[in-house]
Amino acid sequence: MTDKTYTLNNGVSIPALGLGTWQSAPGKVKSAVSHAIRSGYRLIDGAYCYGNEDEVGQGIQEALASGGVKREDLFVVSKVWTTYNTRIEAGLDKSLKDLGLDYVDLFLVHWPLLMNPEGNHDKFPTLPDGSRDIIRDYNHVDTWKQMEKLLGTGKVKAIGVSNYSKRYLEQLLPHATVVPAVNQIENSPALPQQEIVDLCKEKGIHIMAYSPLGSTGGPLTQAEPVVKIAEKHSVKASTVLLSYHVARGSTVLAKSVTSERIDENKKIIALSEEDMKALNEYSDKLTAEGKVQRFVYPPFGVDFGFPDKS
Ligand SMILES: NC(=O)C1=CN([C@@H]2O[C@H](COP(=O)(O)OP(=O)(O)OC[C@H]3O[C@@H](n4cnc5c(N)ncnc54)[C@H](OP(=O)(O)O)[C@@H]3O)[C@@H](O)[C@H]2O)C=CC1
Ligand SMILES: O=C[C@H](O)[C@@H](O)[C@@H](O)[C@H](O)C(=O)O
Repeated sequence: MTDKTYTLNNGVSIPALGLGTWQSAPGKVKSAVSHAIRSGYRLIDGAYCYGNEDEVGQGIQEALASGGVKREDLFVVSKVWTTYNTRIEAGLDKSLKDLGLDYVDLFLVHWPLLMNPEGNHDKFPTLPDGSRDIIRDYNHVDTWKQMEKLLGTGKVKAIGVSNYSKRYLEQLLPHATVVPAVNQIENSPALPQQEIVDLCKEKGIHIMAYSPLGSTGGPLTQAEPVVKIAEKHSVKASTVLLSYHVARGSTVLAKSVTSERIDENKKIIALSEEDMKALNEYSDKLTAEGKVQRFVYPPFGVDFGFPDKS
């Protein structure tokens, strides 16, 4: 099922499934990326912040060298890190250099805030009290205006955002000349984020779902309603969690450095209306009880406008 694609609002085609590379350790990520591409994945999701784009690039080159796949068959994603949000093209150039590529298919604003570009660390500058060094009077719309300029450089095929809540999108869209092609957000039956998904659908912004398995260790594979549906179809719980996004019309990113899991995660099944009803009821119950599970919320100390965190 790795050949399913969607069309973005600028006509560019995006695969339904991608390999994630956050926390994919050096020494492991090259072979994970190479294995994934050789076994049929076409989308690789990376970021400057992950500190492994050089190895991701090596994995891509290894797979291309093995034949059968060309660069234009791939969909490579990178993201500008928050210390570069006033220096977007410089941030992109760093990623391209590490990846060994002359363009990425999609470039995203990783988080809508600015960390001090002149602070005490390239990626994670801190204040004397140890907290993140954030420039608090910066407007994220200015970052988007720089992103828009990239489209004329030939270094990106599409631009988008990540970690944008409904509130932040509503601040951005009135000023956007180019509507973001994508909003990459944490998404799962345990964190449905329906208000963002609905707004993005209305505005033609494609959702890329991250942490579909619950991030590190894949804890959502233990969730009872998910396990039940998996048993019914004689598939793994991970298959149900990944298939949920394709049923919602989203792209889903699954991270693994384990060959067997990379292969297993290619399996996407068509969930029935009844299955989706059960998963939606699970989401609604967690929402009503204030028990939605957000696994990724870095300690920026900024209110991003997500209802479960503000
Ligand atoms: N824009 C953003 O801010 C963010 C983007 N992302 C992107 O989304 C990707 C996916 O999200 P991520 O947070 O990594 O988490 P995932 O939900 O993809 O879970 C990854 C974890 O699940 C394990 N795993 C993988 N496959 C299976 C399986 N079939 N059964 C059981 N366990 C499994 C992995 O282990 P192992 O590797 O050891 O096999 C790893 O520990 C990221 O890698 C990144 O590319 C993620 C977070 C934030
Ligand atoms: O993409 C994955 C996540 O957003 C990750 O980039 C952040 O959580 C980062 O490690 C941080 O600590 O701010």
